[in-house]
Amino acid sequence: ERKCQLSGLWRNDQDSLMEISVLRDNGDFQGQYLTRVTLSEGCALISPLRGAQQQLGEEGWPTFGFTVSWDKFSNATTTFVGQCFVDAGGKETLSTMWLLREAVGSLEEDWKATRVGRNVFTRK
Ligand SMILES: CN1C(=O)N(C)[C@H]2CS[C@@H](CCCCC(=O)O)[C@H]21
Repeated sequence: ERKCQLSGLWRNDQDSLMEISVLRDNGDFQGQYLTRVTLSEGCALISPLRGAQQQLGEEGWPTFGFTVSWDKFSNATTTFVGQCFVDAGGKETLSTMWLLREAVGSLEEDWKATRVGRNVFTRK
């Protein structure tokens, strides 16, 4: 089957689960993100995600981006950008960086509102 098509279930090193359920011909996708850790030590919850994946030929390892709206339990948003890789054994890896923006109460606090990190997903 085509490697690096994002549809399916992925897990990362924070033990989050990402399910990409809809992948359209133009590379648009939608899914859900289950996080087990949160900024406020809240409980695990599922939030919607939507993004776009480059649609390359057979050989390409596509780049992608997606946004998670943590709208169930916090006024925060995370965007991920990354690329899918396949190793010699056929194992797929999503190597990403993310920006997490949490809401702050005033413009004076804006400087401390965005976190950045690296994150790797593999198939669950
Ligand atoms: C679980 N996580 C995860 O799988 N990440 C790659 C990082 C970047 S998004 C963050 C969770 C933010 C939850 C929203 C909130 O606490 O307001 C953390």
